[in-house]
Amino acid sequence: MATDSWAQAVDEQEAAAESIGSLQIKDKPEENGTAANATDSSSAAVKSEVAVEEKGTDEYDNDKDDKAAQSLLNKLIRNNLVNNTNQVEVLQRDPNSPLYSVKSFEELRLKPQLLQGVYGLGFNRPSKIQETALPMMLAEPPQNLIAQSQSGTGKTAAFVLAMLSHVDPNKRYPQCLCVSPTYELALQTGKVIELMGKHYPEVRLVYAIRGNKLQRGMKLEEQIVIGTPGTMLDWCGKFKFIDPKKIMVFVLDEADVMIATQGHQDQSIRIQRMLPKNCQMLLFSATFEETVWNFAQRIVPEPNIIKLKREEETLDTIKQYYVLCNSREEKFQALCNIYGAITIAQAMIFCHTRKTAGWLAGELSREGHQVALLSGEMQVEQRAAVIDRFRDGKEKVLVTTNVCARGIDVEQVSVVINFDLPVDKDGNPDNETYLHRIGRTGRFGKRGLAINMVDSKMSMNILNRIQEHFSKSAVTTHARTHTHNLLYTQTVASS
Ligand SMILES: Nc1ncnc2c1ncn2[C@@H]1O[C@H](COP(=O)(O)OP(=O)(O)OP(=O)(O)O)[C@@H](O)[C@H]1O
Repeated sequence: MATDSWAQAVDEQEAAAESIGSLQIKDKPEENGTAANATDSSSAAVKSEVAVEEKGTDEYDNDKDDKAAQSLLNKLIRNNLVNNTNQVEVLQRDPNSPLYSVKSFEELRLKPQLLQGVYGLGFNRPSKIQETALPMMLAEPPQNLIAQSQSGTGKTAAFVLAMLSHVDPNKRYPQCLCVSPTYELALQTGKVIELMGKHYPEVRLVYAIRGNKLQRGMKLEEQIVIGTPGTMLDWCGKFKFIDPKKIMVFVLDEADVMIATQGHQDQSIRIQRMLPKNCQMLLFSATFEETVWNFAQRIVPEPNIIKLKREEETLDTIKQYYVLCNSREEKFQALCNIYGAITIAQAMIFCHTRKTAGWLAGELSREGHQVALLSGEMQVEQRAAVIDRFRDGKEKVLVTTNVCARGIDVEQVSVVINFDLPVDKDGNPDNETYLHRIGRTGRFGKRGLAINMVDSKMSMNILNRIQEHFSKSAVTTHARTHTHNLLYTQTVASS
């Protein structure tokens, strides 16, 4: 986009922009359906997670490291499969055995009650990962599996279906264990088991989570146990509520989140050691970093491996500009000048600290703009409600910190504004976060626009270094930018 046409678009939009009367900052969103659905116990737990967050940080949002919260947010707001065009890569333990993949749930010869459950959830056909993973998981003899694909591609539904298919409802003892990294994630997965098994009431589920106290000496009769590693280990070892030797399927969900918590790895490995040799081991993860891989290999002997590669994030379709200003106030003024243009579609504005995000949202709203605010001091459910409203187009502009930079899919965003450029704790450019922020726009080949606000020599320097990084790394990472017209200067503040 040439400077002139962009500036013209700004002018036109400014002129056309209606003055918006109802101004709200959504720091205390009303509970919508999603949030209201959460159980009391889960909201209590969410609160405790927030308390930990507050201890760790005052101003800065460290949430990009909080994988469990991110994963939970995604689960709370997502009601669809993530659109995916990628190929499934399969590494088979026995390369000579034929590789099955199914295009329908009927082909899996599921029990009628389960098929009813699957269709009841609105699943018409298996997702990409399910096409390959389900036949492997349901094969006889059972095969071990490590599966990796991005969040929202149907992993949970796949292993839930496998567990429900494998249990013998006539046997009244635990046969499947599923370990989740946190209390809240265990509840979410449990909900999927309950929904999918709705027409199969003979199969019962119990939650091995803190607060669920059982009488000493009792033996569980439920066939499926879902829980967190610590409680699960206690129930198998110390309290013997579960006889681990009778377990046929062991699922480790969200392995990448799991290993982010110290101690969870050890607990999981200790549970795994109590299980019979022929127990089927299934491990799922959204990423496949080295640490996850090392963990996976310790837990899952002789695995089949399925990977669904994420589309390489590229900045090819995104126009990037910068706006020169002298102060924060000038940046704000510049933002107001272009506000009409950015609200043609939906925009996300990134700030470095919660304080700036709060200030900016307040100022924008005082100027008559309707914006939503999302930052890390909010409870997970509140954040989910804000994102939900934004995704539904109820708000056009979302002011946020890094809490939103990763992991959360809001497809329709076409403008990203870096009110503050992303830097790490030492003040160096955070290239990865830049890529993730900008990557929100221009998805699926759609054109996007990114505007970087520069207010000092220091921030200009940061921007130059980011530009340098992406120009250089283009050769090796394919995270390319338009080097020829990257970062066009447009001084809007003084106009
Ligand atoms: N075959 C299917 N057809 C339609 N929708 C599906 C199908 N499988 C799963 N879904 C839905 O897609 C969404 C994502 O699925 P699921 O939670 O299983 O993904 P996931 O890969 O486990 O994600 P995460 O890594 O966040 O746990 C859910 O809302 C789920 O109900």
